[in-house]
Amino acid sequence: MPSLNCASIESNVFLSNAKRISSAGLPTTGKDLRCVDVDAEYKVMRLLGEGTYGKVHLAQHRTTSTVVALKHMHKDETKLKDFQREFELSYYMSPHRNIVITFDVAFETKHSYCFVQEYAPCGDLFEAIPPQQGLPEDTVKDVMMQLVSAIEFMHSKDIVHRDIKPENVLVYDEALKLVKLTDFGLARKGGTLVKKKNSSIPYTPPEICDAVYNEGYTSDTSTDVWSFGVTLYCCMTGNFPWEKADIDDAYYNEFLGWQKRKTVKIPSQWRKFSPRLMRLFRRFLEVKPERRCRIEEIHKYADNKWVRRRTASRYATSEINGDRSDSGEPNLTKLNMMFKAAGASAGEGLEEKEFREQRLREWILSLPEGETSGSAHGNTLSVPS
Ligand SMILES: Nc1ncnc2c1ncn2[C@@H]1O[C@H](COP(=O)(O)OP(=O)(O)OP(=O)(O)O)[C@@H](O)[C@H]1O
Repeated sequence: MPSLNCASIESNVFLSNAKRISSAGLPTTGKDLRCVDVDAEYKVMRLLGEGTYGKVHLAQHRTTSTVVALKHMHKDETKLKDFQREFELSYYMSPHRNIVITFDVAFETKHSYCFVQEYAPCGDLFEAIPPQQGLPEDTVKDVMMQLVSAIEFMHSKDIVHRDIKPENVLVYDEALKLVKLTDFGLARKGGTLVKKKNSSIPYTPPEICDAVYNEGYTSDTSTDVWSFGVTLYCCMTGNFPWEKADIDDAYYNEFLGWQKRKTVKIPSQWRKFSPRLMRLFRRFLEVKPERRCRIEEIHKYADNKWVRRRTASRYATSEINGDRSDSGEPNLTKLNMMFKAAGASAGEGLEEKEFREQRLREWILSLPEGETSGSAHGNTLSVPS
């Protein structure tokens, strides 16, 4: 095996001398990394995005002119085996129409490991969701069905994604007719013992929120079902349902009361949804993972209306204006979509409160002067204390 010590830069292109599929059904290429001088092989055009562990660049291969996305992971933050796992899983999942294609190309540079993916020209789903408004119902359904197909494919192979969120869904056209799931950095085989390393984010299921740092738990497809449910809520509303699925979170607690049938009162921010969609949320956002439904259950609800016709516009208006619902309840949690980004990973090493405050400060600093509280554009921010 070639040395992984990148003392000298080889100018020849990437690997690919290994057979594509090992006997275990996975590409072996990730183990045969070669050092590559990226600038010699690619014209790097711009930064596409940044995650916790590295950067994604748009680049053009100098020989073939193919435009690709280069995913770099810093060596000081990524173990080689983690890089290999992500590369291999991404490659293994590539045949599905709604999963980003990863090419059989991986290499290392002096400071990073890198693999090559197809370029998604329209950013990610997070950027496509109008804040505090959400996407039209038909568009949400279209996007969700594509995502479900990708997740079903993964689950059929007993792979758990473990990081389903709008930022990890790449967009290929403005109308969202083609979206693809990406970022298999946390993906594991079902039943793998994993440790809680990251802070909880709105997409984290309660059983993982409850775990303490470094506590072990078993990866399970039910995690993806919960995160998918939260993603669906975000797409429908342009808001998060809660900051964290923890009983200390007032918004989660209110939902829990309804979910556990302690009250029939639906929390105000959920009232724009039809009874059928609420039924779906009840099944996806089931607190006990062993009772949560499988992802394919969504097919039973695909032909139903998801938004109550009569109340839809009333809710949309009151949400945008940041006022109160008729019942006098505070309007929904305007956490905004400011947790964008790696969320969990971005918050790694920070206490929840510190992380939240840091994001809040960043958000306030990014506002135009004088716009530090609610406005007609819906920039109201209320973080439950
Ligand atoms: N193939 C691609 N085409 C276009 N943009 C991309 C592509 N891959 C990633 N991006 C952009 O870069 C961002 C970060 O990518 P990615 O999620 O893969 O990084 P990460 O380090 O794994 O992030 P995280 O911190 O969530 O684990 C994405 O949200 C997206 O906006």
